[in-house]
Amino acid sequence: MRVFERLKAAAGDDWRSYTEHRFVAGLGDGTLPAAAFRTYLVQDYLFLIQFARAYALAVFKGRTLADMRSAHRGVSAILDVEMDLHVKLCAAWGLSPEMLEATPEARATTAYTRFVIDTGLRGDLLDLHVALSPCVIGYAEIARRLAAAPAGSAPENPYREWIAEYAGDAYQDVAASAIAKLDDLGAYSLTERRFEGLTAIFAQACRLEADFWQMGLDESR
Ligand SMILES: Cc1ncc(CN)c(N)n1
Repeated sequence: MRVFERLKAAAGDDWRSYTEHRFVAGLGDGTLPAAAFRTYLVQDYLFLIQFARAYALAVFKGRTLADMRSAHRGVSAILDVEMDLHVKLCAAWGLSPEMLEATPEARATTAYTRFVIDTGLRGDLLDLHVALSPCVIGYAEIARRLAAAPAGSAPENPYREWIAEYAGDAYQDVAASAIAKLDDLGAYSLTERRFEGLTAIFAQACRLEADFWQMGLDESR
């Protein structure tokens, strides 16, 4: 079984609480309150800045040039592609870059991003890629599922662009590379004894993703 599938199976309920969160259901059927989505968009901009720093650690921790180059592509996918699309989406929702940058981080944003950075600083490249993976791969899986349902691409769904962005080929390719990277690193340094510790990292990142959705709902009330 692929390393990512093993981690998902081991994290069980934490994976489901993240990928099947009420916020996600609201994106899928278009019933998510607009204020919750705006809160989420602003915090996600701040999240992506910190997440790029976390990904950049993978360049530093690379064992080989191939590791460093693939991590560099990951950083570029965030800074040059995902953030660009994000700023365009924010503009369509009336959120300017000035407003995004002037907003302080919510606790959920700080907690999640600093957990990933700390995991990368303390551990090795496999620890770091495991901590990054619920974010990178989880959104690809969520968006694929939402896009496959008629409500996910219905013209009246205000979140169809968000869904299409993450269900699109460019993001799906980024997620496929992240899955392959886990297999590559796993073949080199994953032992049965180590798997428990990696599952703890993965499950904590899933819980922090669920908290991030919840922050969108709670802080927009
Ligand atoms: C919180 C969060 N998690 C994941 C992603 C997808 N890279 C994101 N943009 N924001």
